[in-house]
Amino acid sequence: MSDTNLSADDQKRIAAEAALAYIKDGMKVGLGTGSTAAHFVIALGRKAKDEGLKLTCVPTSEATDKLAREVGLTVTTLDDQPHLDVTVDGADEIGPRLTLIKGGGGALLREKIVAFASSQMIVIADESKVVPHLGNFPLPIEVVPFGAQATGTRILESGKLFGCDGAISLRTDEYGEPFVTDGNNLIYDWALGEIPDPDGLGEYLSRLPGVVEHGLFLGIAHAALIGKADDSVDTLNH
Ligand SMILES: O=C(CO)[C@H](O)[C@H](O)COP(=O)(O)O
Repeated sequence: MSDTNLSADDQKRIAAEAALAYIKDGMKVGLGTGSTAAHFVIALGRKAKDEGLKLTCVPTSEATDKLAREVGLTVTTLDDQPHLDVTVDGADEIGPRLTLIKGGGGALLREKIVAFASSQMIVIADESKVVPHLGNFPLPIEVVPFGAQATGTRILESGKLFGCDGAISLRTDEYGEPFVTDGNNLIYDWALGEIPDPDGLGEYLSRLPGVVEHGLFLGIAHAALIGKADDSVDTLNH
């Protein structure tokens, strides 16, 4: 038995480094958001430089855009490159069959658009993110500011249809002000505990006026690389 006991951050780092195996010269790469994705961006910048790779990258947030430029990656937009080879991103929860909750960092809208534009989405995470069912992490839901209270009420009502019960709270920033996304929207975090029917709930939320996007990523990820405390990386497939 290994006596290595990596911290969560080191687990994120080894998962991110393992994802470099998916990157080949000439690829168009979607870059996720969050601390795990940041490890990947840094490792990718190093690899591109060391190996002289020509990569074109599409970041999923202003923060990732800044980091990618700092490490010397070539950055563009999805309008310039509408089809990407692979996106590498973190997750807040990884449930059965690679179902995900994302959006803890507030970038779920761009993350979902970029993942959808990619032939493959590879999730990278520390082992705490793997869960038997989704919902313990509060589900982020991005809403337009207009009528946000009313949209919140509609969200709560939808929960009753899908066996979900829990409080929603408007996300705030470090100053106690409403958190504003890169798309100038707001985020509700919905504490559910368990989501018995993620597909049903996700489809319903997508149809609610005022909801821009929700953090359920279903049928989108192709593989997940999980960094573990014993310094190994597990690959999860469907
Ligand atoms: O969805 C996300 C940002 O919107 C992140 O991928 C998610 O919150 C995981 O973050 P971290 O890698 O910092 O644990």
